[in-house]
Amino acid sequence: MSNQILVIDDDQDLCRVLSNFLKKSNYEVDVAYKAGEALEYLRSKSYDLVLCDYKLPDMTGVEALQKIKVLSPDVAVIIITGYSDVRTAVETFRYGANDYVTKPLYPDELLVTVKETIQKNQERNEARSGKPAPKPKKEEKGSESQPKFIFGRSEASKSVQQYVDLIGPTDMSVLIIGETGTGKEFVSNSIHKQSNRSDKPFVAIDCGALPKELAGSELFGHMKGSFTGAIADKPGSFETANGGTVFLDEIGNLSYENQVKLLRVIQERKIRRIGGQKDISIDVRIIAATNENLTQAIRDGRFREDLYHRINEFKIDLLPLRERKEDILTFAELFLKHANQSLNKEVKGFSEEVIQHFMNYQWYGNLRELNNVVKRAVLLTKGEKVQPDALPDEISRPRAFAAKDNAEPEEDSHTLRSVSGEAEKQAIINALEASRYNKSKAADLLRIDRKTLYNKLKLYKIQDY
Ligand SMILES: Nc1ncnc2c1ncn2[C@@H]1O[C@H](COP(=O)(O)OP(=O)(O)OP(=O)(O)O)[C@@H](O)[C@H]1O
Repeated sequence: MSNQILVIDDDQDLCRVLSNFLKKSNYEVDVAYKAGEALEYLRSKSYDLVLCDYKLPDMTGVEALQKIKVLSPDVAVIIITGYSDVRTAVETFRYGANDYVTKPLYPDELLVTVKETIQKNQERNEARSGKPAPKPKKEEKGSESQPKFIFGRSEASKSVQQYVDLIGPTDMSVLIIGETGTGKEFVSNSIHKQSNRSDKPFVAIDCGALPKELAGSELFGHMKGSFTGAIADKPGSFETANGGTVFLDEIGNLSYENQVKLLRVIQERKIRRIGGQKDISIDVRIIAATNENLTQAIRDGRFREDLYHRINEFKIDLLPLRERKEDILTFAELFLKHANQSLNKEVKGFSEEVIQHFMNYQWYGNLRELNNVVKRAVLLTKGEKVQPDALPDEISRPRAFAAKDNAEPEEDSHTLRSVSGEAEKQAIINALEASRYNKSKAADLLRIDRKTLYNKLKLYKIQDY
């Protein structure tokens, strides 16, 4: 059966083009122009993927994402965003977005992202529901295929690799701290592979995407009839992962109640399903990740200190890419090879100028952003090397954007200047009406001289009665 996709965007032309294109590629597609409308679809039908614009008329991207995840916790979500919003759109990864694509959309690139996202999400969901992971394909000798993940070559990355080798074989709980897209899941998975649990499940749970109402059941399971919708007994992720590793991404988002239950799993190695009568023994290793400051969360009373110490037997800090610049080119080259493979291209490398731009850019979305930028650049490159014109302006013309950031905001209906202008215009009209269009009196009322009033009448195109 073909995969089901829901497109949410208020740009009707874009929706039509996207829908036609995805249908031609054998997907089944529904379209919603508002988040509210999309939620109606999600209530009645299940989807494999939601393609969601970051700026919707009736909700912010994060709000829409949270609501989507309540109705459909297992669905994959790709955010559609303009490049200028990438810096804020990366926030959505804390709430369970899987990837993003930037406007203007390119069909080939979109198709690769859609395919990869659906596949990766299916694998994750299957691991959570207890299906054995597919055996990795053996790489043929002499094949061009590239490793999917690597450690970088910066000193910081080498230390991370050493830590992984060192603590991998132990049973220690590990806390991984890093910004979005720094590779926390990859590191967590590497630790699991180094352990003697490697032939047992690795179950990744995105606590940021878990709706509060469902988190307990997802993690600890439930018994039939224990709440509306519990139509059958269901094991939680901890039971499914028994013997293996549970990766709790964005652990800071776990509710207080579930923090208490998690503490019990760690201390007593037992869980009880929601509505269940008996304890079930559990043996899992816990690896947690966060991109927020948990010590602050403890101070604010949002995170339990005892739990923090339990999950933090060993801490790994993943630096943002901008603080380990030696890694940028290594990863860019890896992503270039992946992009060549998936887009059927033969781009050989990057021009010197492009490398300079990569080095100077801030990469707030870290490796995820670098991967996406390289993929787009490979698609747009006709020659052997990627040139600056294949990069987003924000990266290739950083000065123009820095200048724009510092400049006065443009006049549109939302700027402060235009709002105060509107208020001034209205005050003048009121004064003119109050003085029965006697300009001297109106100027007196406004406490300005006649000449200024005439200038303002011209400026605001107020009719001269
Ligand atoms: N070591 C790596 N090698 C190659 N690609 C990587 C590596 N780490 C991360 N990536 C790329 O970055 C993307 C995000 O990685 P990952 O999900 O591990 O990061 P994360 O820190 O867990 O992100 P988030 O906080 O958003 O969940 C991956 O899909 C991959 O494209």
